[in-house]
Amino acid sequence: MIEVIGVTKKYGGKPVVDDLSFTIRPGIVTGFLGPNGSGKTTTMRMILGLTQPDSGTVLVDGIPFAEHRNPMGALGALIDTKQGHPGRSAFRHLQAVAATAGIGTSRVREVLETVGLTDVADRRIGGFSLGMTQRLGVATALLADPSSLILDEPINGLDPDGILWMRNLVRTLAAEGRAVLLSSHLMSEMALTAHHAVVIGQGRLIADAAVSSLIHRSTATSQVVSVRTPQDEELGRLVHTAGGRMSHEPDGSHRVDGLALEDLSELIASHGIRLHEFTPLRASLEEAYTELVADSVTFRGRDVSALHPDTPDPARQMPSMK
Ligand SMILES: Nc1ncnc2c1ncn2[C@@H]1O[C@H](COP(=O)(O)OP(=O)(O)OP(=O)(O)O)[C@@H](O)[C@H]1O
Repeated sequence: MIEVIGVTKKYGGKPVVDDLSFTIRPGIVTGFLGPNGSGKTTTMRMILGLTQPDSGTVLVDGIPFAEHRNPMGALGALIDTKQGHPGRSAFRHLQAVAATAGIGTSRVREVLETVGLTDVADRRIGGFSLGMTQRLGVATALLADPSSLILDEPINGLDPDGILWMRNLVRTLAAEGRAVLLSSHLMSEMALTAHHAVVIGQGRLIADAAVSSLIHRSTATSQVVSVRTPQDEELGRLVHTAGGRMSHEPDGSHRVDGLALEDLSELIASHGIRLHEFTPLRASLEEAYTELVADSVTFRGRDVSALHPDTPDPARQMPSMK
């Protein structure tokens, strides 16, 4: 488990991470989302003790990372793709890192197998593609079988097969009980990979919630429903009178927006409209994310605690979809 507690980091007097708190829990993949320059890498570096916070604390399994007797067993990280001497083979590189932690050669072979680099283990890492380098970085992070993992943009440079592989790997690693923090710009991928999301903007926490709940809240405010009915003209009139809009879609369905889900279903039931389909359209995480970070300057003035877990009715205080 990783606990980030009230952490602030300033550069040139300007906070790039600002009183940030969140917890990475074991057993799930937590996505770390935020626009460029929002402070994700700086936060990850503070978790690893590579950057010192100006205030606040980071605990890895209850103590600062630097105080762990076996730091590689507590936390594995992929944060900088440049690693090792370019003239060394992948095997030799991993063996050198393993030796610093008293880890044997059999584990080196194991992690090479896990990341799919066994066949190229004797090749110079200087000739590796970005995707192979990412796999090597993951292998290095896994050497000591750590209880927590942080991976900064791990799917950068991976082809579609590699992305699928990485998704399955991180979910398996979490299912085995590890706390996994994963940053990525690809929201569609994050929606498939992460169970939970921590969203930051300008170094401050914007949301800390289950991915499904972020998407659901966004849908709840967007109120877009796909319907199919043989009584489309009648429904169109009713929707219009109630203040909503109904548009015809090329596939023969109709899209209704501008009415609350409950109001639309009451309207349909009370007028006996026959339905062949009624599908509230799920917003994607991409949409929910875009909405959340649309103007993180604006968020700085809002009561963002409304978006944190354990708050009674967060949906009410969500910003509305455009
Ligand atoms: N060592 C440093 N000295 C000065 N400013 C820095 C330093 N490291 C980071 N910054 C600044 O802090 C801000 C946050 O950067 P950071 O790399 O943490 O963001 P990020 O969310 O990881 O961005 P990206 O997604 O683009 O990698 C940026 O404005 C960056 O320029």
